[in-house]
This record gives sequence, structure tokens and C-alpha cells, in this order.
Amino acid sequence: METLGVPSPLPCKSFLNSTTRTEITLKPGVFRQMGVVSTLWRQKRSNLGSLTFGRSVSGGEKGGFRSSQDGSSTMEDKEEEEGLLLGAKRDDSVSVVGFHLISPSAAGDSQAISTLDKLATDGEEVTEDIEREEKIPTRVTHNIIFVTAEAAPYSKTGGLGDVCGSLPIALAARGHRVMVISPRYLHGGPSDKNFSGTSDVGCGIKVYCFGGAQEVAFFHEYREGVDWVFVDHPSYHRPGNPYGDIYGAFGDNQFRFSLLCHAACEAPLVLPLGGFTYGEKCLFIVNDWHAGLVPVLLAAKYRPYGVYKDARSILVIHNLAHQGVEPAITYKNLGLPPEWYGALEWVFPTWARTHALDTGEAVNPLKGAIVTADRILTVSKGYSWEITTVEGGYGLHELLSSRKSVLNGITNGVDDTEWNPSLDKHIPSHYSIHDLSGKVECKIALQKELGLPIDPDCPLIGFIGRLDYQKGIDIILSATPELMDEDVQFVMLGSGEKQYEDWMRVTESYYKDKFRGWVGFNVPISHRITAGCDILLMPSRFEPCGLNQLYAMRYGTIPVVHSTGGLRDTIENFNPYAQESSGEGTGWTFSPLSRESMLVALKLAIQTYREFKPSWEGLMKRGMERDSSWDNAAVQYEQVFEWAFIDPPYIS
Ligand SMILES: Nc1ncnc2c1ncn2[C@@H]1O[C@H](COP(=O)(O)OP(=O)(O)O[C@H]2O[C@H](CO)[C@@H](O)[C@H](O)[C@H]2O)[C@@H](O)[C@H]1O
Repeated sequence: METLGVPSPLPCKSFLNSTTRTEITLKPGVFRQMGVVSTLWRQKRSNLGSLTFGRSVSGGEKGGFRSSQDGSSTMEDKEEEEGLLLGAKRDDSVSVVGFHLISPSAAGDSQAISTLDKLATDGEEVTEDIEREEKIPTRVTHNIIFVTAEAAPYSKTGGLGDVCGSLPIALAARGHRVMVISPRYLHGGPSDKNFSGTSDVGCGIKVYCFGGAQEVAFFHEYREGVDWVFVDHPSYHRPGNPYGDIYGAFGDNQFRFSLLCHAACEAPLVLPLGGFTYGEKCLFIVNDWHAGLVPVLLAAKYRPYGVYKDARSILVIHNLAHQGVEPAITYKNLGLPPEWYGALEWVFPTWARTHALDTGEAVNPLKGAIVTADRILTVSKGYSWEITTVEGGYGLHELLSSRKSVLNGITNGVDDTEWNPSLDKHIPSHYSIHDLSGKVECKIALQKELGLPIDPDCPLIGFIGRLDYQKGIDIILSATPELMDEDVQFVMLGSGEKQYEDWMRVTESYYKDKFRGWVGFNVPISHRITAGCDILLMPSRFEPCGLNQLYAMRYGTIPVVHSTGGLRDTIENFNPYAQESSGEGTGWTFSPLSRESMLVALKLAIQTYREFKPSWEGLMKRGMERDSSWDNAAVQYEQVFEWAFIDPPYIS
């Protein structure tokens, strides 16, 4: 198949005018393209002695691609336009053992440039830093490709968007070269402006699936150290959200996300981002079923032809309940060799079949990823265990158990620039752990905005999330009449199943002074609810990680949660009898998931809020103090990257 080969440079116009070069001009530039170098900047200029300035070195080949040490390739004409840097590669004794070619730069790394300029003229300081450098352990950096159906702020319907909008930035900040690849959704509404900073790479390609050659283009924006790449195709341009519209899920989602996977496999080979492709030795981080075909394609379509032999893939499961299952007959559309059918084969149990002739045969891209990815991650440790059980495995528990040795859980982080009560642009008053006064102002403003009676002493309970089975809306629904007997206010923000949206509207009209139901998806309101409420309720049936409880704690809002998955991992149950500064807790966890146990936990929280103010303040402060940084999570991801590259590819 055409897309199998090492990419042809032909589709990319800029590759055509290669010229012979014998000299490369070295000039200070941006170091983003070679992650290892940006790490060096952060490590306070260690290794800077290795950079050579204002000189020319002999080198260069005649036109065409040339490989740099990490397997990525570059083009001569680009070099000519922008110049190149050499970054020295040193061994443990600081001897130079080779050079990296470093991409020239784009705007944005002016700090690095100025540091470099300064150091270039400051020999003494350089020498000193080289001496210091010996103490800094070398960190391995990777070329990382995130494949995802959503990435905030470009697209977001839930937590997947948050994670894929933040984790890549944290990894780039740690020196990795990171690309995020996702569809360029244009819904014909205000959200289209999210892509206004992107531009066409001018590198359209054809991918082969669904019975023909599908033409896709790539748009790109370099932001916060990350290459944000968007696959463009007419099937991503339609009203609704990334997955569906008012009539339900789009019928061609299998096509749309297969296209994403094919394009994502080509992108590292063909896109000359900043002058360099990512190359074959990269690490694919594939998120949920939408990206599930990537590891299968690597194994079935690329490696047999010698491509991506050194690449690795990690499947990150954010939600096992969604697997992208489609009838078996659609396998032929996926652009995979027929003999790989077994990797995606999925048979529904007899009870789940719809009629007597239904054989239950289907294809399951998430299953395909589970059996081909080099490693598997979930977004909390608790969930990584739950998915190996019958109750939490959604039919995949046996397969997942069989891969236990490469299955880990890493708890999601919080984007501190987006979710920070002392900076948040969506809330009316800022506050911090040192001065909580702004929180009550946020509460009053929220009551005003929602048209609820203004009463700073009335416990205000919030819920934010998709209105579906996972989030335990049915439990909220059954408990609301009893909850409304209390002197409380309750606000819910969410969209999803129509029956629950209707219920929210009806409940609001019934409890006018106590209940507000905001139907829809509204990020600014979600921030104001998180800041203005005293309690955040999360009775999730299962929760792979959960982000709202992390945001709530960051905002001094006390979570009351069902003890499951990531909620159990991140919330410590309040213990009023604990000795000072040990085990006092950060919220309430209840179990089993029932109306009764949820009400008990909520009433305890309400009582504590009313009668034990110092305890409440302690709860708030302990939550606000928690380290939920993405950097913390990124360090753990790096450990998994290391393991992925220690082992040979799982399917070679
Ligand atoms: N109506 C609305 N208006 C505005 N914002 C809204 C909203 N409804 C939800 N959101 C926002 O969407 C995000 C939801 O994130 P969650 O992690 O709680 O759930 P989700 O089930 O989508 O994610 C899945 O993936 C994530 C990421 O790994 C896991 O944490 C989680 O457990 C798993 O189910 C939050 O940022 C929330 O504020």
C-alpha cells in the first residue's frame, strides 16, 4: 500500500528545491525540535559549552533527506533558509561523542535565544556551568506523538480533551519533542476560532482505507513547546461536537477516526515541522478507542516493511466503556491486511446479540490496541486494577489481565494555568490558600448569576459532568427530593441523555429557590461553579480518574464522591477524630453507590460545613495544598517510556 513506504517528500512542496550545500551556518535558534536541547536550557545551561557559534562546519549532502541521530530527517533547503545549530552529544565524562542537528527556530523561545546569546559571549560562565553539569543526571528524551480525538483548547467534550491539552505541554517542558495529532473539527460555530492560530502545513497526503485513497491535509500550530497538528478532512467539518450532534453519534465515526489513525502514522514521517520530521524512532501515545488502530497499523502495516521498527506505542485508557465496536464486515474498510483480523476480532456474548441470526461478530479497535501496544496505561492506579475485573473490564478484563505486566496507572494532573483560583479569568474574585476571602465572593456572585437567594452561609452543592450512566445521575435523581428538604442549594451543569436534561429542567421549576440545572457545555460556568460551591458531588458509577474532584480541591471546594477508581485514589475520607496533621482527609468518600450512602455522606459534609468551621477550613486547605501538578504525572510517564524502550517492540 502506498502509505507504507518511507514517505515520499513529493507532496511537500518545500522539499523540492534542494540544493547542494557544503556549509551549514550555525546560529542561535530555537531548540524545541530536539527535545534534548530544550532540557538543557532548563537545566540552567548545562552542556552549553557544546554549542558552536558563528562558525561554519563542513557537511551536508546533496539534496534530499538526511537523517539526524534520532532518525528524524531534514531538508537542505530549509537549512539554507534558516541555518542550523549543532548540539553536542556528550558521554558521562562530558566528552563530545557526536552532534545533533538542531532545528532553527520559530518564534517563542526567545528566552533560550537570549540565554544562548549571553552565554556565547560569556566564556567564564559557560565553563563554570560545565563543571556543575557533571552532577546533573542525563535524562533521555523522546519524540512523542499523542494521537487523540480531542485536545483542549482546540476541542473538548470532557476529560480526554483536558489531558491531551495539558500533558503534552508538561512533557515538552521536560525536554521531549512532542506532537499532538487530532482532527480539525469545524462545526460552523464560535468554536471554529479555536483553530485560528493554525496554518496549513502544505503537505497533503493520501491514506488508503475505506476502499480508496483519502486525501487529508495537515494544519499546525507551535504553542507552548508542542507541535499541535490537525488532520483536515471534510468529514470533520459539520455541526455538532467531535462525536455527534442532536441526532446522536455520527454514523461514520469509524471512518473519521480510522482516518485520524492512518494520518497519525504518516505524520512523523512526512511533516517537516520546523524543518525536521519526527522520524521513525518515536513513541506513540494513543488515547482511547479513537486512536486504537495506531499500534495495529504499526505492527501490521509498517513494521513488515521495515518502517517504525524502533518505535513504541503506549495505549492510554481514559474510559474503557467506549470501545468503537462496529460490525465485523467493516474490517475490510480499515486499511489493514486481512490476516490481521484476529487482532480486532470481537464476539459479543449471546445475551447481547440482537436477533437469532446475529453471530455477535464485530471489530473492536480498543481491543486491537490492547493486544498490540507495547504498554498500557490508565489514568489512575485504582482504575488499572478495576479494568482487570469482571465488573470493570467491560468484556476486556481477561485480555487486560493477560497484559498485567505492562499495565500501569498514573493519576491525571491539573493544568495550573487553567485551573488556579488566584489566576482564573472566568471567576469574579481571586483567592488562594493564604487568603480565602475571594471564595465567598465567588459564591455570592454565582448565587446572583443563577438567580438563587443570596446566602453565603447556605451550603452550595455543585455537580459538573456528562449526564450519563457513568456519572451516577440516576442516584442524584433519586436522592434530590430528600436533599431538597435540607437547607441547601444545588446546581448542576451538564449535557447528555435527554431524560436527565429534561429532569434537570423540571426539577429547577419545582425547587425554584434551591435547585438550578444548567443544560449545556460551558467552560466559564464550570469554573464559576467549581469556585463558588462549597461541595462538589461526584457519585460516579466508575471513574477512571476524574478531573472535577481535582479541580474542586484546588479551589477549596470539598468533594463528596463514590469510592471508585480515581476518586478513591485521590480523595481521602474526612476523619474528625484524627490526630492533628495526620489523616484528616480531603473530602468524603461513600460506598456502596446508593442513594442512602450518598445522602449520609452529603449530610455529614453539610453538618461539618455548618457546625465545624475550623474542620471545614482544614479540609479546604488540605485539598488546596495537594500536589496535582502535571509535572508530577509527567515524571511518572517518563518512567513508563523508559520501560517501553527497554523491552523490544511487543509485536515486531
Ligand atoms: N457541561 C459541561 N460544561 C463544561 N465543562 C464540562 C461539562 N461537562 C464536563 N465538563 C468538563 O469536562 C471535564 C470532564 O472530565 P472528567 O475527567 O471528570 O470526565 P470524563 O468522563 O469526560 O473523562 C474521562 O477521561 C478523563 C481523563 O483521563 C478521566 O479523568 C475520567 O475519569 C474519564 O471518565 C472537566 O474538565 C469538566 O469540567
